[in-house]
Amino acid sequence: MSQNATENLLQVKDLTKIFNIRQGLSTKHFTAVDRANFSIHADRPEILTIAGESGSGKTTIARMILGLEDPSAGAIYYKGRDVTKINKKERRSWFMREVQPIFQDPFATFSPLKRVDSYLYETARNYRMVKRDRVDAYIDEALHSVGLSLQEVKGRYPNELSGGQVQRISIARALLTKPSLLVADEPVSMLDASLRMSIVNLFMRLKEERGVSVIYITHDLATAYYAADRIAVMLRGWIVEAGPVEDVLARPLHPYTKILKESVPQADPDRKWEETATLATLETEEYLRAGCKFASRCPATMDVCKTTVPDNYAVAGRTVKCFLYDEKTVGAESVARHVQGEIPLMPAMT
Ligand SMILES: Nc1ncnc2c1ncn2[C@@H]1O[C@H](COP(=O)(O)OP(=O)(O)OP(=O)(O)O)[C@@H](O)[C@H]1O
Repeated sequence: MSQNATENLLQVKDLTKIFNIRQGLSTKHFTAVDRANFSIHADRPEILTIAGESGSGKTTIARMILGLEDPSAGAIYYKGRDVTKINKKERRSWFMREVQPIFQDPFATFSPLKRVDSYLYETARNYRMVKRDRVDAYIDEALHSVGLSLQEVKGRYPNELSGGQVQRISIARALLTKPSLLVADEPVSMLDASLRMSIVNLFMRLKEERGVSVIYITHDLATAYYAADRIAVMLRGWIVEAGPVEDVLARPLHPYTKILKESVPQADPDRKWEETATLATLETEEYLRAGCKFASRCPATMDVCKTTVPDNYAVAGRTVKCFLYDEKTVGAESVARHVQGEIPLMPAMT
């Protein structure tokens, strides 16, 4: 999923986060994100989904991109510059304009005691986006692009608006700085199913009409399939499968992606993966496991998986971190048959 740094809007290179967790007198090192690699091309705005069950490292990646968490290793290039190394002033005056966050809980973004429009005026003023006499029109334009208007919003407090409206206002506020990238961490998970599509449709429109790329972190595979161009599936800090969303979700190759897909009933997009019996709750144990982190849950485990970490193998237009796609381990014929789906990984599911 990576290209040359100068061609990229964003390139995440071997990005790693190790948390040190004190336990009594000793300290455990816990790798929440392990050498993540992906990029977004500068000339092709896109929606890139990062998916995976709870605790797989999605939020930690988002926080590192936004500068809210320092990486332990690796680099984040934005427009060719490693933004893990820029100073605070540049971060505020340049990077924070260009890359805007959208958070999960729209009501946590705004104080219940402040009128929501005051946030919009504050952002427009702080970033000096337009002259004073143009501010109202500028804010109104941003609100129009999310299906609202200043007239509807002015003077209102968050509790006078619906969750969907408040999330739209937080997106309008992000648009005020004219960003090229939105990092949206579970932006629809607190909204009613009926409102989710309106937010993902909005992301698609922003991509088409304004050329804004979106990193869309979600549990909701249905909206990811509908809206995203590419997907990176995470498991315990690893990206285990990454590629075009219609390839990866229509015909997943990694056993973990298969289980994720099968565990979300099509008719009920509200149901989350972690509610299914097939997914482990032994989060920390899996993080610290030698070999493949999915080995204990995988229906296709081989001996090598228990001792050795698989590489990322390029097959069928994507990368898959699984020995089933390593010719040296299983042979070229077996790889080809797995890619073709001739060898069912999980007979009951295929
Ligand atoms: N500050 C921290 N200190 C220690 N461990 C942390 C810290 N932040 C996150 N973690 C751990 O890192 C792992 C990845 O967490 P993260 O929030 O990135 O996952 P996630 O995929 O976003 O999960 P969710 O979907 O539930 O938000 C988890 O095991 C979490 O407990």
